Amino acid sequence: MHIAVTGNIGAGKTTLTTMLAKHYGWDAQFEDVDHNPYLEDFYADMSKWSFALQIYFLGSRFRQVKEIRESGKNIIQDRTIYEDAHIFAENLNDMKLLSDRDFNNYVSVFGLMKSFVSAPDLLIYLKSDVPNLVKKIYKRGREYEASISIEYLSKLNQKYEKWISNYTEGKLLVIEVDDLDFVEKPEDFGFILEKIEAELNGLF
Ligand SMILES: Nc1ncnc2c1ncn2[C@@H]1O[C@H](COP(=O)(O)OP(=O)(O)O)[C@@H](O)[C@H]1O
Ligand SMILES: Nc1ncnc2c1ncn2[C@H]1C[C@H](O)[C@@H](COP(=O)(O)O)O1
Repeated sequence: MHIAVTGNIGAGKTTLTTMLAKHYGWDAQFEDVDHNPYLEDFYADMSKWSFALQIYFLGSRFRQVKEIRESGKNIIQDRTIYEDAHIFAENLNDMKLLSDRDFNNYVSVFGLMKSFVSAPDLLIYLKSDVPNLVKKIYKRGREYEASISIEYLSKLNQKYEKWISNYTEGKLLVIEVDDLDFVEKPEDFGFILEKIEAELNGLF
């Protein structure tokens, strides 16, 4: 079984992925953040590094897709390849931080990869508003993310809403996380587990 957790920067994907993997004994796949050779440079100069970063994330995410297909294990994945293309790359192009020429090149490579990608059995969308995202990004404290603007997060949130409202590839569970503290409150984590189990009824 393949479950994926999706959502904007700071929504709680890594935290929830870690907790679910531990709870169910699933293998977890995380984003390539700490050893990412472009991320810090990207936040310092988005226009200069956007194409290199997108190609890097695309390659790293495709490697995960391949592993999921080949492993036969129950896997929970922190963010999907769809988000790189439909949220981040598209938004950078909208904001003129990724040129049309580079974006078209990217879309053509993504199009080839997409035929090898299977949708997760369940996509869990962590929905959060911008002020709460800002608080959690601050709480996490990655220095290079201090430059993330409200405008950037808002535009990403708009892209997420549009993408999720058109998502038909598989089962979808939307969780509004702003009033939940699944880190400190076991009852909030329990609420999420109940929702997941209701969606996966029969697959467990
Ligand atoms: N529901 C929540 N309640 C309280 N703190 C949270 C919640 N979700 C995430 N956090 C905290 O917010 C920060 C960002 O979460 P993280 O899982 O890294 O987000 P993401 O992977 O979506 O970017 C972390 O410090 C985490 O402990
Ligand atoms: N495709 C991407 N383009 C730009 N930035 C990206 C992409 N995928 C992830 N990121 C960034 C956003 C955060 O700064 C880190 C980690 O993501 P997170 O949502 O905090 O797990 O990478």
